[in-house]
Amino acid sequence: MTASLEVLSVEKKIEDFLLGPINLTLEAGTVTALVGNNGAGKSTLLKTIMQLARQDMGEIIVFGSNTNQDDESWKKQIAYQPQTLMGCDSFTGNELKVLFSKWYPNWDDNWFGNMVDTFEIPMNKKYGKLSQGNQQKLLASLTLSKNAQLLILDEPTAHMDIVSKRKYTDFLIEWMEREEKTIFISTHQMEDIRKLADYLIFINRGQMAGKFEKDKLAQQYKRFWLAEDLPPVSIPGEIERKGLRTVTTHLPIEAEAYFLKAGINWHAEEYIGLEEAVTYLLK
Ligand SMILES: Nc1ncnc2c1ncn2[C@@H]1O[C@H](COP(=O)(O)OP(=O)(O)OP(=O)(O)O)[C@@H](O)[C@H]1O
Repeated sequence: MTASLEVLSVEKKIEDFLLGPINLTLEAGTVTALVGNNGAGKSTLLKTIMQLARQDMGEIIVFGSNTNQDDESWKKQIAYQPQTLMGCDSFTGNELKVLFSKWYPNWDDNWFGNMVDTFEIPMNKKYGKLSQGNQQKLLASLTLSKNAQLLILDEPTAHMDIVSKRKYTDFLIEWMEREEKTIFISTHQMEDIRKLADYLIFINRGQMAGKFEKDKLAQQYKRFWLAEDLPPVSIPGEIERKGLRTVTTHLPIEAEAYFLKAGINWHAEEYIGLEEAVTYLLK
């Protein structure tokens, strides 16, 4: 597989916040969700990838080009959606469309028209006067219509209503099916993760806290309901116990072996599912 993006030992200090060192690779044709609590460094990482904040250490490679150079043609291969669009408040949606379609050589006018019609965005209203949700929908339409190979999205559905979120996810799925596209999406929405992601990258206080295949993550944590009381010592991989007889582990095979050896019986066991696994990893 070819890499769309490589982040190699990247560090960035902003006042007392240190991001990194971050090492990650996004394979072409995959969707990776960037997950972390508020202030973990997700936006900072995405801005650093876009060179809106230049890293202090390390290298970022986009489709084989090092981003740390005067030639910024690598940016044409990325459609980046920040949380807010700065400096565009006085432009209407129609005016922004004209500007964006000139800047981006692969601009897809049909796709744009379809998105703004679906979202029912008032295109003659100035961007600054749109509701936050409509601003985000317009921004999403402008971003996807650039038709770039790599999509970098910073919490793209944070202000959207429930119906729009669903429509947007459908657009992303359709967009992924067109060619070998890659998506890196920072999100707090379980629905985005469940429906879109192949991989999850966790970030905690500026540090990478792990990369997981989504389908494997859902099968990694198991809860056991025991027929007798738990021992006072932790069992293998124990992450939580409730009462005296319910325990959750991230090492289910080792835990099972431990119970068998210790002669502890259990009457039920269950994988905890994706949402709870993500919550444990974010704690
Ligand atoms: N311009 C700045 N000046 C000072 N500190 C900053 C600046 N930008 C970000 N930070 C700090 O960097 C840290 C990471 O912020 P960042 O916005 O990257 O987090 P995040 O994971 O995107 O959070 P959220 O989920 O709340 O959007 C925070 O402690 C934040 O206060």
